[in-house]
Amino acid sequence: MSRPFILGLTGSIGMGKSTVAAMFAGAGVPVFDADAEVRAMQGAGGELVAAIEAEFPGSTGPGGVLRDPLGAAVFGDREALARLEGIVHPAVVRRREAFLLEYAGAPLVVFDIPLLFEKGGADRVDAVAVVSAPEDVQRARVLARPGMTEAKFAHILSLQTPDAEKRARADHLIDTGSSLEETEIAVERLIARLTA
Ligand SMILES: CC(C)(COP(=O)(O)OP(=O)(O)OC[C@H]1O[C@@H](n2cnc3c(N)ncnc32)[C@H](O)[C@@H]1O)[C@@H](O)C(=O)NCCC(=O)NCCS
Ligand SMILES: Nc1ncnc2c1ncn2[C@@H]1O[C@H](COP(=O)(O)OP(=O)(O)OP(=O)(O)O)[C@@H](O)[C@H]1O
Repeated sequence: MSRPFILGLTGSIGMGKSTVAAMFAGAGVPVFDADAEVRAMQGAGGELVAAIEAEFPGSTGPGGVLRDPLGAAVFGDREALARLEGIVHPAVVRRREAFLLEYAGAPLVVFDIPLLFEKGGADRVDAVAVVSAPEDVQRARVLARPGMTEAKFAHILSLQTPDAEKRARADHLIDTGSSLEETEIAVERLIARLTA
């Protein structure tokens, strides 16, 4: 049976990956959103809440995982982050397999995976598109977010494969440094190429 072409979509913090993923979805391409899956599984009644509470006591409440305290506990402690990933990542893989079964007949699907290079997922997709923008644009976007600090930004960057390396390893580059309209046109062109 034929299967969809799997495009992995990734990019560092603030590069515009979520915005670009929404453009693919708007064009009718099924998008697997790894972050959204994680949030759902960590939210109220989510399947990962009990395991996370057991590993990080006090890190959950009635609404599920308390993201800020858990983030504070793991961003800055690689060993703790690895323990959290050990709980979260296998569940994401299961969800992704289910998604592929659901959209088995589509010509193209997108895996929106922030940590595609970091966690070795690049081998499980047919091509990788990297969303990127100049460093100053990235910095301005990220620091404009509520609760973000220079120190937190620097630390998250240190956990992520550098943008230059991502771009070097990309099969396709999607630039978000200029207007949304230009990015949208680039996305449409890429869809046309991949489904031709
Ligand atoms: C610790 C948690 C609860 C903090 O949530 P919070 O809403 O505060 O932050 P958010 O998830 O938006 O992440 C902020 C930034 O850190 C990056 N980031 C998140 N997890 C990781 C990680 N394991 N390694 C490197 N960078 C990471 C994200 O890509 C993003 O750029 C959450 O990040 C989490 O559960 N992370 C571990 C699971 C994971 O690896 N998720 C990534 C998608 S599969
Ligand atoms: N050409 C463009 N393409 C994409 N986003 C743009 C563009 N111009 C401006 N933006 C803005 O930049 C921001 C990018 O945020 P977005 O949440 O998409 O980034 P992200 O890479 O998914 O971040 P994170 O990894 O932190 O979740 C949005 O507010 C978006 O409107």
